[in-house]
Amino acid sequence: MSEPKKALVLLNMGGPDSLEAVEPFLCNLFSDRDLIQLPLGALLQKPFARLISHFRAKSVRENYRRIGGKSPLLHWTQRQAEETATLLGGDWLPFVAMRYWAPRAAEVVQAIRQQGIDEAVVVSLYPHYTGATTGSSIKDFKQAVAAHHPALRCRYIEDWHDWPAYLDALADCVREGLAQVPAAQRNQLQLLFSAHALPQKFIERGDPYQRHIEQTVAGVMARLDSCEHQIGYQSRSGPVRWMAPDSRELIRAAGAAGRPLLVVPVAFVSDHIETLEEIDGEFRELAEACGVPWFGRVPALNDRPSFIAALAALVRRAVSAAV
Ligand SMILES: C=CC1=C(C)c2cc3[nH]c(cc4nc(cc5[nH]c(cc1n2)c(C)c5CCC(=O)O)C(CCC(=O)O)=C4C)c(C)c3C=C
Ligand SMILES: [Fe+2]
Ligand SMILES: [Fe+2]
Repeated sequence: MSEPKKALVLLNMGGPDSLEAVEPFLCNLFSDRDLIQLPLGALLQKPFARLISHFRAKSVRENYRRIGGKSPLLHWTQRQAEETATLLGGDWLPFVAMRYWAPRAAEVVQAIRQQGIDEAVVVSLYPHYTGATTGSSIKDFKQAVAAHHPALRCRYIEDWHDWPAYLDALADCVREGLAQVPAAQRNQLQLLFSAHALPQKFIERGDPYQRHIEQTVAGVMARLDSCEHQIGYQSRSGPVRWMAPDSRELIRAAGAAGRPLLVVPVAFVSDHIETLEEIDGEFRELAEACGVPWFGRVPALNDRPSFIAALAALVRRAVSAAV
């Protein structure tokens, strides 16, 4: 007799699937008080979110226009889900639930119920824990389960920043990037691990995000031949104190020192606007303008086989730990 079907659910942020979707996507994002607490309290969060997204949409649309008019996040997350489910075997069905754009958790949980599935492993695709990303996504998914399929038994995987197979896959990406560095630049090279910034108050309240990033970087560096490296934080987006150092400051410093730079996106497991537009576009332009002699970026994990194997092993471990 075959095993009952199980759902593999990957959680991610989501991104606009057209230029028209940018403003409503931003509005969903700014409405989330786990990500950002707009002034004037919970009651006015939504109207304030509408206002901010309206004004921010113009510049954000330009960024998405430069990477082809939409976010590639759904494409990569779906591939990750499908390929991981294939590795896990025939009784697993892949699902993707996004926090701020389609497919949203409510419709995904309803689809799981309609397939007659009552067991799921739910993986946050943010390896480094903060309430702003993983915390918010899991809360959203749990609410959808309570509303639409309360009998669904879920196991949640919410922190895997030091999972050895993930570190192996990320080290593979860095090796691939290192192979692109011209020989003449190699001994002066600096690796810049660039993670998404958080407002400093998330760290002060105890979110382990920064410690997780530092542990991931240490794990990757332990797998590589020695090379000078730094950690910077990118994508600040509002008038609060953000984690430091800012990746842009480190690029300027590399320019001043005449050092070539290879950027490693960390905290993102797929290409999205911050790899394709911010690093490949804005950071490269900044590096050229401030005299960095060579600038490159390491590929994102996307559907790299070693990363898919790492995800599958993570799910298997969760299932066997629960038996
Ligand atoms: C580890 C990943 C991420 C963290 C941490 C994170 C925190 C964070 N983000 C904002 C504000 C914005 N994020 C936006 C887009 C966006 N952010 C992430 C990842 C993390 N965010 C992703 C994957 C995406 C989607 C990218 C895509 O390709 O579509 C945006 C919208 C884009 C923009 O305006 O530049 C905003 C705004 C805050 C405030 C925050 C920490 C509290
Ligand atoms: Fe973000
Ligand atoms: Fe961002």
